[in-house]
Amino acid sequence: MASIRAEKLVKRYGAVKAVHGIDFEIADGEFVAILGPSGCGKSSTMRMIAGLEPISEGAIYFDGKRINDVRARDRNVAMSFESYALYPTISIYENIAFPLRAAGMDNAEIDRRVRDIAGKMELTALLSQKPQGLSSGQAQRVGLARALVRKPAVFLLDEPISHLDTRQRYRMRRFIKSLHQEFNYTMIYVTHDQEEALALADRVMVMSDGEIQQMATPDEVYARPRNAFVAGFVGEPPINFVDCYVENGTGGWTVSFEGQRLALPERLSKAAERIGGEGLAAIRPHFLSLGDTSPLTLQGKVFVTEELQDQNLIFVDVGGTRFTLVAHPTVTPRRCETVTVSIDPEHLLLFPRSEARKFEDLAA
Ligand SMILES: Nc1ncnc2c1ncn2[C@@H]1O[C@H](COP(=O)(O)OP(=O)(O)OP(=O)(O)O)[C@@H](O)[C@H]1O
Repeated sequence: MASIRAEKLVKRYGAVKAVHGIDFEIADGEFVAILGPSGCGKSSTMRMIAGLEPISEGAIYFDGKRINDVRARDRNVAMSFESYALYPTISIYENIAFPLRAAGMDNAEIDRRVRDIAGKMELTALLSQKPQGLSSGQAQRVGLARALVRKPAVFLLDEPISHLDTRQRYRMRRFIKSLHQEFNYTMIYVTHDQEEALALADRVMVMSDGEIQQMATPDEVYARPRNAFVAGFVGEPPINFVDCYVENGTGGWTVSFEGQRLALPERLSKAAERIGGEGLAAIRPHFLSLGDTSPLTLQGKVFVTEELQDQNLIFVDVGGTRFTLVAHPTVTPRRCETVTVSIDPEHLLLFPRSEARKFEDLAA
């Protein structure tokens, strides 16, 4: 396994700047997900680590050793893609053994390693079969087994399960997570699916527009997003944003929106100081509830509900701003019913209004 460090990493394709001089460190054995919308530079970053794309500027280090000029095949990096090109004419066993034979390993060691990884990937019963007839999930597991059998220093996965159906995706997620827990590979997982990133990774690198917006644990990016983009991109259903005004009164900082004013908790006084004026308040749908249960309440009208068996999504119009609430399945207000929405002030977030404009196009 290896640690990875990137320093002022830039990727250009002619006039297109895909990665804008990013810095990051990944510890030996860490599982990092690179998360962001299409075109944000995730794959370019991964391909530079793998050696599949030249680095335009900056440097990448494995265990402190600069690898800019090390050829892809000498980096000991395994990569798994969405498509898993298996060799159709040879058995699953030989497909998995392929990289070991290419490296000239002796037969006994090959056999030991192939059977070991096949056991872990629940492929033992399939070893003598040819790839034809495998389900897409099985084929993906063979692809992963073949990538992992040579014990890479770094394991890169680029949207490896996005093409699978929901059930297979959950299954593969479990496999990937247990592989990491068992072998402690240094793993980088590229995805545009925030749920996948948060479920799998030790830390998530959220990118947009060729820049790292935040690199932190799943809990941190969810609860303490560094900016409005991270707040809006992470979390399902998406966070609620509302224009607000932040000011310092006699009793301390307050925030007002939709005709309501709230004394801000101490936790937000630094953000309030930074914003001082027009801001953007944000609150996750899980921290809104129906009824009068908090010092900050809004009156609104229900315009639609979605009943999802384990939870209900309630959409409320408050003076033209639409809020999403997540409620218990027994909470079923009628359409057009006037309701009181309570906001848990402990979970309120504040951002500068300028961030709304900056990230508008990306969030669309
Ligand atoms: N080979 C290339 N030639 C020219 N431009 C490219 C090339 N590869 C990527 N780009 C551009 O670089 C930017 C970043 O692309 P990249 O594939 O790294 O993003 P991504 O976040 O992985 O997107 P996706 O999720 O759609 O794969 C995009 O604007 C893309 O069009």
